[in-house]
Amino acid sequence: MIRVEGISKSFAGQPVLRDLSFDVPDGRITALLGANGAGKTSCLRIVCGLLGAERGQVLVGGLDPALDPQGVRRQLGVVGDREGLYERLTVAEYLDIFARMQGLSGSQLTQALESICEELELHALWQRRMGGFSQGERMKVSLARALVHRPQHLILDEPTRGLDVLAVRLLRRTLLRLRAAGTAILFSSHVMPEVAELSDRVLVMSQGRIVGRGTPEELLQQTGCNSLEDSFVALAYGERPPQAEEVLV
Ligand SMILES: Nc1ncnc2c1ncn2[C@@H]1O[C@H](COP(=O)(O)OP(=O)(O)OP(=O)(O)O)[C@@H](O)[C@H]1O
Repeated sequence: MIRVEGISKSFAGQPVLRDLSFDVPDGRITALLGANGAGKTSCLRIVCGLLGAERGQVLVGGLDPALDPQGVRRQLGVVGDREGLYERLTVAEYLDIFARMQGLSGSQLTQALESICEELELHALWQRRMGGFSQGERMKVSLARALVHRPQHLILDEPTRGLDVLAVRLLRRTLLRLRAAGTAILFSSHVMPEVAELSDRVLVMSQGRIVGRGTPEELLQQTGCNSLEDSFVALAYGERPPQAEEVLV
């Protein structure tokens, strides 16, 4: 489980995250839903230990990334907003390096590479250098890097950005399989249908605050809206949904 307790962060005196608290339970997919600039990436970077918070605490499987970054890295997979692929390496070379950095060696390493290649359908890419890879191919490799050490927690920052239908389907299948295996999954998005379809729980974020939380159905009930998009607008911007008598037919 990931626990975020009262984190705040400013850039150049401008508050970006204001007293955020939430849990990401094991075996559930939690979406961080927010408009551009709401603070999603900053929040995820703090959870991963890439950015420090001014106040509050993060615990990933009981470990604080600020105090035990190595311990957290072992049980966390991250698909970030920047891919960080090395264009001159083949997929096999690249994943081998990351798996070794996570402490895998010998038969464990071989097995981890074989299963990730299988699960993410990487056979055709395995011996290719990554320069010139399409967006979908790059996402597959990023996901493979995040998962090669079988982390208990997975964080994805806008994972479907720029992907075609098949790549989104592969990602969705992978997340559902990981959820069934008990992984705690947190992803950020501003794509409503994707959030409605994939997530067990939604955290609605606006201007650095959590302004709504619950299952997609609970958010509809709380706001009296018919769609997640209307619920999001109601929670984030205080706009009430149109009343029945106002809807033109
Ligand atoms: N390193 C930084 N220095 C200064 N300001 C920053 C920095 N990182 C983020 N910000 C600002 O913090 C605010 C929140 O940015 P963040 O990237 O966390 O939002 P987001 O919800 O992920 O947005 P998007 O959906 O557009 O990616 C923005 O106003 C952004 O300009």
